Amino acid sequence: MSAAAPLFIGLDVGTQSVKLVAYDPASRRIVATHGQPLELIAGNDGSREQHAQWWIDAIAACFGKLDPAQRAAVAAIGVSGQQHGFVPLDADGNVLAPAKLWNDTSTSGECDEIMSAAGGEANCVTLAGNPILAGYTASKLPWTRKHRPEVYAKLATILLPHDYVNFWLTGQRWMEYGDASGTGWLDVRTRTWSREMLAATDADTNLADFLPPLVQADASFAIAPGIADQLGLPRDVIVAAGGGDNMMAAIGTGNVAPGVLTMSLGTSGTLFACSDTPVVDENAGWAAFCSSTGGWLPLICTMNTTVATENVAKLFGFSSRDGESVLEGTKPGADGLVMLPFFNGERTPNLPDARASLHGMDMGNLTRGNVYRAAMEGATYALRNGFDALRAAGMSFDWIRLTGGGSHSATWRQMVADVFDLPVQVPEQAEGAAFGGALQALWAFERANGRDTTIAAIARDHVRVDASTAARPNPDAVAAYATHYQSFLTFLDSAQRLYAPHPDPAR
Ligand SMILES: Nc1ncnc2c1ncn2[C@@H]1O[C@H](COP(=O)(O)OP(=O)(O)O)[C@@H](O)[C@H]1O
Ligand SMILES: O=C(CO)[C@@H](O)[C@H](O)COP(=O)(O)O
Repeated sequence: MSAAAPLFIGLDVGTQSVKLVAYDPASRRIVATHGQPLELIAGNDGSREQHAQWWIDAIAACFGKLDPAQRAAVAAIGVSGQQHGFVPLDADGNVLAPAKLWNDTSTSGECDEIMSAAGGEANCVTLAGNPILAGYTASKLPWTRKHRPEVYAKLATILLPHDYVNFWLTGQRWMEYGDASGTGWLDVRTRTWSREMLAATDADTNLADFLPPLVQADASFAIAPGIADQLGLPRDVIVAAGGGDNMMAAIGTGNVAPGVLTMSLGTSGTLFACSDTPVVDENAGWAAFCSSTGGWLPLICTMNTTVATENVAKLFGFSSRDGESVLEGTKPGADGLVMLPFFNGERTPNLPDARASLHGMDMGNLTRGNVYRAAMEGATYALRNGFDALRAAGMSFDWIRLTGGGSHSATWRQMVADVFDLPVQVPEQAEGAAFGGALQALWAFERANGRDTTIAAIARDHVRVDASTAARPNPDAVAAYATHYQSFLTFLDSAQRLYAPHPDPAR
């Protein structure tokens, strides 16, 4: 390796783009950030797919934007990725089909079939900690068996998106616990595959044979020499275990000890806490996931966050990055407009067939600013609705750490503070998932070099919040939003009746 200060690379394979951050822990500076957009294949049946090769091409393009000295200084890489995607490989490691993603609702029938075979939703929670919700990896296997029999016939390994990137980087197949818990097959209490859930998914095959070994969060692997040469990196670069994007955003926002709540405003909206012990809700009010630090990560995920704001921005022909000027003059409550933002169907609440709607229009309030604001408010209320389940279980928080693309908007930051009535902090590194990848890479590097560092100590030393972007609840706005949130819940109630999913056959 070169004598320059070692750099730690975090990669985040998001839904809309791949992001790379290069972090110098000695100076505590991000020395480079690069992004590359991703396409999406969207079908009328709710399918949402990407080619795994697109992720690889985007990653290679991001590395290509680093200067040669930066590439020569890379010591370790940590990969974060959108959760739940299904990447089918044959025995030689060839990808057999486009990856069905976390927001693909075309397999909601298969979710019901698996839950029925497992004895119903409540029994899934007993067996593994989670029901099989729209988008979870498990449902994509029977769908593949039915709709892509030629893929099923050759299937040798199932990988998640970030696992596939790790496989490309190292030639090795593994999963870590955080992302593995989003398959629906991992018993999160014992951190072992649930034989019952695997059998309920496919009674004719031993699905465990398709799953790679599970590794600890501080594991490390050698980069494949050919890939190091292709990317212009040293051949002794190590690759960390990686993790699902929310697990990595937990690291990147310093959410590695109980008491912190992170919110990510990306394509999806997520809210999560971390715990040293398994946290399972018998009523399945949240996703009982594992973290990528050896612990657990109770999480709420909605499928339509910047999806909603982006759709409105596209309709009116502006970029969401210029959204602050469009919002000028608008007020909490969007002058009476209420949006249910379910453009993609929804997971929290479980309404995979739902669609978006706009309510409260009159002769004067239908402006682009109000509609854009209603989209932002609707996406925020949807998260607030999920948050109530965490609070009902007795979890309490003093702060929200905000990350993801939406955290760049000052209006959205203030809205989150007011809707949740909690102060908001934004870490200096707004790309929380990619930064988490860089910190996990640093952890793996330290461990590989015999140093007994913990991820909590690394996060404490390297995650810093940006005082200039903090937002505190404004009492007038808190009161106004409390009223508007009630309107949202009333409209949500009718949507729940209109789009109710299939009844649980076991109830
Ligand atoms: N200033 C901004 N105001 C509102 N939204 C923004 C702003 N900047 C970025 N975004 C939104 O963030 C999105 C990207 O978020 P990101 O967390 O990177 O998504 P993902 O990880 O799902 O690919 C953009 O598509 C855009 O909608
Ligand atoms: O499904 C979930 C969490 O369970 C999503 O949060 C995905 O992990 C996608 O993340 P983004 O692309 O929105 O970052």
